[in-house]
Amino acid sequence: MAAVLEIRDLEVCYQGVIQALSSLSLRVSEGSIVALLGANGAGKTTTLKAISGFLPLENGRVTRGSITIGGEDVLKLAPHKIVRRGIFHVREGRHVFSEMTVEENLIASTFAQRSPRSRKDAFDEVYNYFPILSQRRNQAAGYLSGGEQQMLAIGRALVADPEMILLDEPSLGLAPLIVSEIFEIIARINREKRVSMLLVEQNAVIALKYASYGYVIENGRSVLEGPTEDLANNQDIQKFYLGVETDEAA
Ligand SMILES: Nc1ncnc2c1ncn2[C@@H]1O[C@H](COP(=O)(O)OP(=O)(O)OP(=O)(O)O)[C@@H](O)[C@H]1O
Repeated sequence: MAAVLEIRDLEVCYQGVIQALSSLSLRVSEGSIVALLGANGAGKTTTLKAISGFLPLENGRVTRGSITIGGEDVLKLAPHKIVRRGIFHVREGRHVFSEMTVEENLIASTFAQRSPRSRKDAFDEVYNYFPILSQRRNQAAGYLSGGEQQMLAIGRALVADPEMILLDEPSLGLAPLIVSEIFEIIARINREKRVSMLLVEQNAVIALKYASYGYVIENGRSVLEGPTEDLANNQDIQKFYLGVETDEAA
């Protein structure tokens, strides 16, 4: 399957000295969900920021390697151009505009739309995936529950009609039932709209359930990769990420 995204040998430094990625390579093929697993500080969020062009906002820089989207080198592109190339970054912590209503939050994403859809069609699609947002459309986003804010953050991505969504910790701080509900919708979006996903998750059980392929990142490089069925059976993954007592660990 053709690659939507390909990262080769990526090195990233913050403030010219802090090396966050040392040699990271990964690939997301069309229509797939790919998970990035790894301990705190491994470099997962940095990887997403490198793709979406956000690094310079934090005094970070790609110092080596390449990132291509659909074969095109995007390393020098500004974030708004990367969004227009079909890559939408749903950042950790949800980042909705809390003073604005749900619908105003959706309007704020229309600048990034790739296809000439009417606002109504775009918003109807969001409300079809997340009916609760339709009921809350005139409420300030700051008053939504954590799960509803996460839905809104993903809804804002949908308005842009992306080819790929970068999802940073969508389960963070949410109750298990809501996490399952949100992931079922993520899976539907992936299946029905063929939107690829690059998913950063601390919740490895969920990530391995919904992704088809995964990478484990340690100290800024990928140390293990494979289909998620294989990763779920790997003893190290079971021990460190799934909390399973393996024979070796017992
Ligand atoms: N804005 C920044 N300025 C300086 N160093 C940073 C910055 N952001 C991240 N780092 C450093 O880069 C490394 C990778 O961080 P990153 O946030 O990418 O890891 P992560 O795997 O996403 O971890 P977490 O799960 O805790 O979010 C860490 O050592 C971190 O301290």
